[in-house]
Formats: sequence, C-alpha cells, structure tokens
Amino acid sequence: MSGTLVLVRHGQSDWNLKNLFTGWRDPDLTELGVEEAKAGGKALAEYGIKFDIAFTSSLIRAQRTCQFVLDAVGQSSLETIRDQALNERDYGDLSGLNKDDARAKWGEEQVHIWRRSYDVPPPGGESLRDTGARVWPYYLTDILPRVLSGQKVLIAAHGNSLRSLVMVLDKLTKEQILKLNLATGVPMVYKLNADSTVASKEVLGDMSAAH
Ligand SMILES: O=C(O)[C@@H](CO)OP(=O)(O)O
Repeated sequence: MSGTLVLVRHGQSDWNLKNLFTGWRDPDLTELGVEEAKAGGKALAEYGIKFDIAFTSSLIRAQRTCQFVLDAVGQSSLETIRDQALNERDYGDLSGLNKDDARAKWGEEQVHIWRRSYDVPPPGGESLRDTGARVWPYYLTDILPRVLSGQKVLIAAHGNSLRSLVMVLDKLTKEQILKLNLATGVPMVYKLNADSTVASKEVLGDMSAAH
C-alpha cells in the first residue's frame, strides 16, 4: 500500500446558486459553500488525516475550499500548489448563461449531454475528455509520484476536473460517467496500490446530495 489521495469538490459557489454555467469564470463561495467546505474539513479531521501537500486550481472557489479544509485539519500553512490544469471544464460559449434558459433554448437532452457526457464539448468549450487531457498528465507528473512515495495528498478542485480523475481511478465507462455528479464539500479518500490502482475508496459524506 502506498499513499493517500483525497479529492474534494469546492463548496457551492455564487454561480451554482444562481444556476449559471461557470467553467473558468471565477465566482466566490456562497455562505452555504463556506459551510460545505468547513464540513468536508471537519469530516477529514475526524477521519484523522494529516496531509503532506495540497493541490488546487487557479480559481478562488477551489482555493478557498482548500484553505477551509486545511484550517479544519489544523494545517493552515501547509504547502499548497495552485495550477490551472485542475480548473473546472471550460464551458465556452455557455459560460455565464442560465442552465434553465439553456434547457428552454436547446432542450433538456442536449444540455444534459453537454453537462455530463464524456466526449461532446459545449460550443467553444471543453468536453470531459478535453478536461481530462490536461488533468490526467498533471496528475501523472505532479501528483501521483507523491502518492506513490507514501504522501497524503489533498486535491480541492471542481465538479468536472474531479470527474475526469474519478473516471480513471474508478475505471468508469463513458456510460457510467454520464450519471456521476459529485457533491460539494464531500471528501473522497483513495488509498492507492504501488501500481497506482485503487486499493480502497471511502466517501466521507452523502454523495447523493449532489445537485
Ligand atoms: O457550471 C459549471 O462550471 C459546472 C459546475 O458547477 O456545472 P455542471 O453541473 O454543468 O458541471
């Protein structure tokens, strides 16, 4: 058994609340989002983990979530690496549009395909596969070697950048990933084998609360 990898999706953002496609836009957490981030941190504190390093994206909602988690586990000053490789999927022309307005305009099914499919990009944006094409190499070069050397690593990132990682870790098919939505502020604790496959996965919270 090697190290531990913890994934946590940022708490509710202002644009989650307003039901707007967000992508690389940079809204802050709502009050509820702050509470969700703190709750995720509390769950990790109760689990008893101490991290060696944290990774987050270049976006404020993930960075603040990361800091709330680190505060909760008593590691406020832990080294934290920010990289846009972990950013949310770029929503392209949909960024800033209301999700219900988009359903009214393009239909429920088309919008669901843009939101959850593996390889259909929203207009001018990234599909989940495109997102993975930047998340996976970064994971392989900058994160995985640390886990394999026995470190405990936190990644605080986004619904779709984390879905692309979970797809690989959990060996999900294109059909299975369509149904996966991650809950905000719910930590997923992976223990990896020396060959980088998953030895165990624990979800510290209610993933069915995903919206
Ligand atoms: O708007 C976004 O960037 C994402 C995450 O909030 O939305 P979706 O649920 O469509 O992946």
